Amino acid sequence: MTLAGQIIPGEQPQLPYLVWLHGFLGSADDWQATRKAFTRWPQLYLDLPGHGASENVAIPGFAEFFTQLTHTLAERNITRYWLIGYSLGGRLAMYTACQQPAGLQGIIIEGGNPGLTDPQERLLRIESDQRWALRFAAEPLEQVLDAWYRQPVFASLSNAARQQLIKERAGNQPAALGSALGNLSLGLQPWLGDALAALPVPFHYLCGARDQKFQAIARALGMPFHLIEHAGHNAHRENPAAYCQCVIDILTHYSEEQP
Ligand SMILES: C=C(O[C@H]1C=C[C@H](C(=O)CCC(=O)O)[C@@H](C(=O)O)[C@@H]1O)C(=O)O
Repeated sequence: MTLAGQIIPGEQPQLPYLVWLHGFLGSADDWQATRKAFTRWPQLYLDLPGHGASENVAIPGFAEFFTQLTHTLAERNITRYWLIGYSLGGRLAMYTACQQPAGLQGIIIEGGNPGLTDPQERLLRIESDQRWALRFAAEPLEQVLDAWYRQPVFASLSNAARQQLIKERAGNQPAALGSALGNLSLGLQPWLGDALAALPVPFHYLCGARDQKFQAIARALGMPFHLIEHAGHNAHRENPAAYCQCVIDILTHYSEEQP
């Protein structure tokens, strides 16, 4: 099966495609505030399995996602591309990059977790994600969403921002969310840190200045990262202008190198 998505032709079609991967609970529409900044490039905004127009696409695990993405790009004749992912989308982009697919030009990751190395930590995370998956499947969705966005990683959210997210996320299919969270649990994700360090393509990491957890993860990776000021975990949502400028600077650097 392939993934649903929205194509936006670029002013410079010879440039590589920008393939955007949203986070858990999101959809291709999450990038509305940033789309207009990237009109130079051809773009593909995907709905991840279990989300948006891909809500009925099964997601047994990471390898199956890689197959779905590969088939989706081939179906749309996308042969040169960047992957730009937020959170869950960042994890999937990093996993994909570590398979070293043909045509990948680079990855830009916003608050994605490269994985866990400690077996006990992995087990605890699997159990935690399974509890969340059961809650998404069994409890009133808005109630679970409220609890979800009260987790420490979202501490920068105001009450109004949290309520707006709950409103926007309330259209998701609870069972599909539970499946995606359970089958793509961080505890099931391979540790990607070593493979990421050896990537043959550019790898840039972005982090909200108020996202202490993922700044620590970026530092532990031992790699330079770009801070997005006045933003928490969801940096592209909380400071779209700074996020866009950072990503454009990264892409332009490599575009200028192109013959
Ligand atoms: C709560 C933690 O992990 C979750 C937080 C972020 C990821 C995500 O995609 C959330 C997007 C959003 O709700 O805006 C999610 C994931 O990668 O699947 C994580 O499970 C945490 O403290 O690490």
